[in-house]
Amino acid sequence: MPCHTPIIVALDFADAADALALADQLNPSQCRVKVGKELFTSSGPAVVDALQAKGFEVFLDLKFHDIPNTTASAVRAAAELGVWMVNVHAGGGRRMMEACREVLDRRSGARPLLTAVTVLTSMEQEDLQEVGMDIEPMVQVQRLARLTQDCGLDGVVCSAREAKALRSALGDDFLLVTPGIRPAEASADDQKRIVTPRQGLDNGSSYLVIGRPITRAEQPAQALQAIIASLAE
Ligand SMILES: O=c1ccn([C@@H]2O[C@H](COP(=O)(O)O)[C@@H](O)[C@H]2O)c(=O)[nH]1
Repeated sequence: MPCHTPIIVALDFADAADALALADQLNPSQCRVKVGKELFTSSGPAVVDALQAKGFEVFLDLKFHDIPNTTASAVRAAAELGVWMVNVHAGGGRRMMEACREVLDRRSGARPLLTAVTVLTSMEQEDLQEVGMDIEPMVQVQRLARLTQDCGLDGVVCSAREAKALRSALGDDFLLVTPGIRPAEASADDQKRIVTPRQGLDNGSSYLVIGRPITRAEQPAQALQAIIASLAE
């Protein structure tokens, strides 16, 4: 059954058993799921297969960032897993992103959506400065999003704080995948550029990536329902 909400639940767990137990409390018509570095490193492609067998569309969030040949080969391997979305770091540059898009263009069957991370939602201006980037997150995100669109990718990962500006600059067809989503009363944890689910949608986000506010809730299914309800308020 296709998913009817923009929510992607980040399954950041140490092993497949915990991730699959959480997934069993969710309904694939109400959310997609995200497999990131921790879960994929511990459990590998088998956990992706298991989630897909349960009916979930899977965002493989490994944020590839390497030379063009290596990154494109990794994207091809992700496509072979049948995932719904895969991503790279836009900071890998034009030749890297174009190589990834080309490897997917050459595929005959279904291909995953390909997105690029702009500036991590855990970073603010001081963090950028410390790594030699004397620039506001918003400006750097806009720069990398324009480059990503120019390279023919499907969209970017950014904060929903930047979504309004990106939506008006880059149009309605470009995907804005936004982590750093926090219901009003929730802890920010290590996130810096946070936005509520409803505000994210109002700003033009295509997908809301939400982890701990759902997965660490006492009742994850209820937490998801409350967020879905908040989108309609
Ligand atoms: O800029 C980014 C890119 C990816 N993420 C990932 O999203 C989830 C967010 O989880 P929360 O528990 O809701 O904070 C997590 O898997 C990150 O790796 C991101 O947060 N920011």
